[in-house]
Amino acid sequence: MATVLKSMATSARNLSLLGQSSYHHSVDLSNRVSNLGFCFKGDEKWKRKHRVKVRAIAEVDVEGLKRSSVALEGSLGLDMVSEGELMVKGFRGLRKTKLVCTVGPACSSLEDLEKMALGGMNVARLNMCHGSREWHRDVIRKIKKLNEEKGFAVSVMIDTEGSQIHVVDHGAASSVKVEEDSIWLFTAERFEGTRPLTVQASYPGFSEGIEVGDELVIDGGMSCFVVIEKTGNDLHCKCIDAGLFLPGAKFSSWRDGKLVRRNYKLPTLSTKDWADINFGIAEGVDFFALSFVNHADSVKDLKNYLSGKSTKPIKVLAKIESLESLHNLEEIVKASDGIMVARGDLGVEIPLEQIPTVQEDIIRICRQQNKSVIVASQLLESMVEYPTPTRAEVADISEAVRQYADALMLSGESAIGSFGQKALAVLDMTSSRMESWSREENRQSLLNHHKLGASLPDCITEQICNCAVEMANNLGVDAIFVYTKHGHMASLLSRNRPDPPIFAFTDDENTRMALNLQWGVVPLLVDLSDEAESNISKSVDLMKSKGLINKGDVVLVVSDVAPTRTTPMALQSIQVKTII
Ligand SMILES: Nc1ncnc2c1ncn2[C@@H]1O[C@H](COP(=O)(O)OP(=O)(O)OP(=O)(O)O)[C@@H](O)[C@H]1O
Ligand SMILES: CC(=O)C(=O)O
Ligand SMILES: [K+]
Ligand SMILES: [Mg+2]
Repeated sequence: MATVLKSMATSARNLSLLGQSSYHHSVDLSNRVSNLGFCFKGDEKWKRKHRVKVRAIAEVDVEGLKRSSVALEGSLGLDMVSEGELMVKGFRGLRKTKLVCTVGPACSSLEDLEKMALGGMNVARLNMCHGSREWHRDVIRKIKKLNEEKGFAVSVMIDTEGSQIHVVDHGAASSVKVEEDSIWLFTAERFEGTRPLTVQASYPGFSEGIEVGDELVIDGGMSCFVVIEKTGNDLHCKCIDAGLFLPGAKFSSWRDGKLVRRNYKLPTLSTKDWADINFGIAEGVDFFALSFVNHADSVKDLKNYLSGKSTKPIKVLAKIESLESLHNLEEIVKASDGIMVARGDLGVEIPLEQIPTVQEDIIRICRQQNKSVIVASQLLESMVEYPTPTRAEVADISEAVRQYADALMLSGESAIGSFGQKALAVLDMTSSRMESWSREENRQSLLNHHKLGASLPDCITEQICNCAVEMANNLGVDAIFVYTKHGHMASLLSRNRPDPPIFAFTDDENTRMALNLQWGVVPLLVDLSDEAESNISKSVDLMKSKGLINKGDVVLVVSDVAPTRTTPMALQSIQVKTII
C-alpha cells in the first residue's frame, strides 16, 4: 500500500504538468486527496468520508495487500491498484477510462513494468512488428509474475504485424531530409546499407496499380512526391512537398485528390501473424488486436480459429487503420469484441482533418453495439522526447474521454520514450479530470438507446441495465454491484457510462481480465454460489471488512439469477441497499 500511495503522490506531483502549482511535497495524506483535485465541489460528505479512509490506510498491512489473484474462499479478488485508488480517492474519484501501454525496450524490466502497473496500466500491449518472440515471452511472463505475486491484474494484448505492404525504408537509423524537386527511386530491390536518394519497399509488388502522375504521400504528410516514371516495379518520383523520410515510412498513393485503392490480395493475417497468434494462445494472453482489418471476415476467421484452438476465451479487437475498414465499419464492429482507433496508420490513408470526426463516429458505433473502444496513437507523442505534454495533446486526450472511449493507449511514449511513467500519469490525471467535470456538469451525452438484444431475455437484460444506470445516476448511489459470469451485464452497464463505478464480481479469471478494457468497471474475482442473496451479502461483508464501503453508503445491486429447482424462472433484479 505504501507503494500505491507513493505512486499516487507521484501522480499528484505530475499535476504541475498540467499547469497546477498548488501541490506541496509535505502535505499530509488528507490534503493530498483534495489536492488531487478529484473531490466534488460541495460534496462535504464525500470529502469527510475519504479523509477518514485515508487515515486508516497507514495501518494497513502491506504484505496483506499483496495477495494472490487466485479466488480463495472469502478473499476479495480486487487488484491492489484499484483498492489503493478507492481508498485514497473514493468511489467518485476512481478513474473510469482504462489505460493501455505499449511495452518496448524503455519499460520492459520487471521494475519498470511494476511502476507502470502501479501508475494505472490496465492492459499491456505487445506490438509484434518489433522485437523477437523470446523478448515478448519474457515480458508476458514478467507481467503474469507481477499479477500473481504482487496482486496486480494487468491484462496482456498482442497486436499483430499484419501485411505491411506500403512501407519504404532508406536504410539509415534516423530520419533523412527530402528536398523539394529532388528525384528519388522507390525500389523493391534488396540491398544492404544506404544508397543516395533511394528507398527500398518492403513488398515486391508495392507499385502495382500506381501510375505516372500519382502522388505518394509519406507518413500522412511528412513529405510528398509525384511519380514521374515507372520502370518495371520501380518508381522514379520527384519531391513536390519537402520534408522527412523516417525509418520504415508508410506511404499512400493519391490520384485526382482520391486515395488509390490497391488490391494486393494479401491476407490480413500473414503466416507470421498466425505463428504470433499461436504464440499468444500458448502464453495465455487476454486480447488480440488485429492490424489492417479490412473486412469482418478476417475477424470471424480468427474468432473461429480461437474457439477451436484456445481453451480460454481470448477477445479479438479489430484495428481501424485503413480506408477500406471505414467502408465496412459496422460489420467489423459487429464481428469484433472491440475496436482500436489506430490513428497512426489511419492518418496515412485518410486526410488528417477527418480523423477527429471518424474517431467520434467509431466511438458512437462501438457504444451502440456494446463493444470496447480504444483511442490510440500520438496521444502524447511529444513526450517520447520531452517531459511535458503539449496543451494540444492534453486537449486531445480530454476529447477522447469526453467522447467516452473505453480506453486510451500509449505507443512510443511508453515503448521507447524517456518519460513513459510520466506520460501514463498525464493520461491518468487528464482522464480523471475530464470524467469528473463531465459528471459535475452533467454533460453526459445520452446514448441514443440503440436496441441490441433480439430475443426477449436479451431485451430484458439490456433494459434492466439501462434502467439500473438511470436509477443509479438519479439516486446518486455510491456504487453499482453486478454479479456476472461472462461479463455481459457488466458491459451493458458500462455502455451507459454511469456516474458511480461498477464493481463486477465474477468467479471467472478470464472474465476478470477481459473486463479490464471496459469503461468504469472494476472487476473482482470472488467465489460465487447459485444463491444471489448470499453472493450479495458475502461481497458486501468483504468490501466492508476491507473498509472499501462504509455504513451509510448506498449501493445499487444488479443481479441475474439462473433458474434453479426452487426458482424455476430466471430472475433479474435491481435492488438498492443502504449499508448498515
Ligand atoms: N517491442 C519493441 N521493441 C522495440 N521497439 C519497439 C517495440 N514496441 C514498440 N517499439 C517502438 O515504439 C514505436 C511506437 O510503437 P507502436 O506500437 O506505435 O508501433 P508502430 O511501429 O508505430 O506501428 P503500429 O502501431 O502501427 O503497429 C515503434 O515505432 C518502435 O520504434
Ligand atoms: C496503433 C496503430 O497500429 C496505429 O495507430 O497505426
Ligand atoms: K502492429
Ligand atoms: Mg498501425
